[in-house]
Amino acid sequence: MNPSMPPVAELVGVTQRYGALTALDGLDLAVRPGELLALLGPNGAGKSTSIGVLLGLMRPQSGQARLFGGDPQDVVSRRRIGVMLQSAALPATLRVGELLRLTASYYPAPRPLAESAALAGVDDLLTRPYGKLSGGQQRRVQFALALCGRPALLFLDEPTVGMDIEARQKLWAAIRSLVGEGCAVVLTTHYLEEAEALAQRVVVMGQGRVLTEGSVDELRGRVGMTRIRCLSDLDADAVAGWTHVTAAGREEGRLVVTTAAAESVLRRLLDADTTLSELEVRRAGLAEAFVELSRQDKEAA
Ligand SMILES: Nc1ncnc2c1ncn2[C@@H]1O[C@H](COP(=O)(O)OP(=O)(O)OP(=O)(O)O)[C@@H](O)[C@H]1O
Repeated sequence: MNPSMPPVAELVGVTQRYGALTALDGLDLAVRPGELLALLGPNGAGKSTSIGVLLGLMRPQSGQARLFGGDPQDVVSRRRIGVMLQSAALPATLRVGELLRLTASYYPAPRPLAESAALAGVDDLLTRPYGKLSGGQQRRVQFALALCGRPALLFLDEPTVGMDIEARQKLWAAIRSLVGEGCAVVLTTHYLEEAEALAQRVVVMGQGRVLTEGSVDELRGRVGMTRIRCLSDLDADAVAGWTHVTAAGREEGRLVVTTAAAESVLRRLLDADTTLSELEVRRAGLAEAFVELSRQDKEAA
């Protein structure tokens, strides 16, 4: 990734409304060449709408969208992208191999079919009709179709929904290998471990705006959260109400507390339960940071 190079895709001050609802609110977003950018945010934050505008599926009502410096609806730009949206209407009777050949034919320098199939893990599905595949298999085929044109930019809108853990990890490996080839990727996901595993940069959206952005480490650091885990009979709901406690709950019988003031919360925990044991204290992950950032946004709204 080279931050000094012009973005491969860009939204500048884009506002998009559906009737009275503002889905994008003066949004600025830039995707740099070769980077994996994860777009995070709660349902309705505007992630899919952003992708739709970048793809030229809708014209920005105000502001500008650029794909490779040009108009997203320009066919030359579109031949450099691969797309996997949340829903795909593909002909059910076509076989996977036929779908791949057809899609690859739209691109100037596609990958060989066997290479696309291997990357997406669909080698054993090539002769099967698309409509007869399971949901997870169909997602893998959609991924193969997205990468078969050797795109310089790949849009993946919640790509691993409906996949089992093994399929998800294989897809992650394939995404890493594409990024290794220099392909930029825009990924939306609700699986925070997915962003944590893949993203060089994370943009957190809320109500059509960018709430915050940075690397996974920067976001974690920005909210400075600590996760305390221990064996204790204290009531998690009561602990959740303590000062400085962001969240408290139970996981596998353990009390788990997230806080930005670890020392004072730890002191209070140890005072409140003298039998507390098996204490673990660690820096919070992206999930806790994300919860905290969303909470701050709600409070500010
Ligand atoms: N075609 C549409 N017509 C009317 N409202 C829409 C349409 N598409 C999206 N919206 C609304 O715009 C807002 C942003 O939706 P969008 O799908 O971009 O969010 P998202 O962040 O992708 O959400 P999710 O995580 O649920 O996929 C939401 O309030 C949604 O209800």
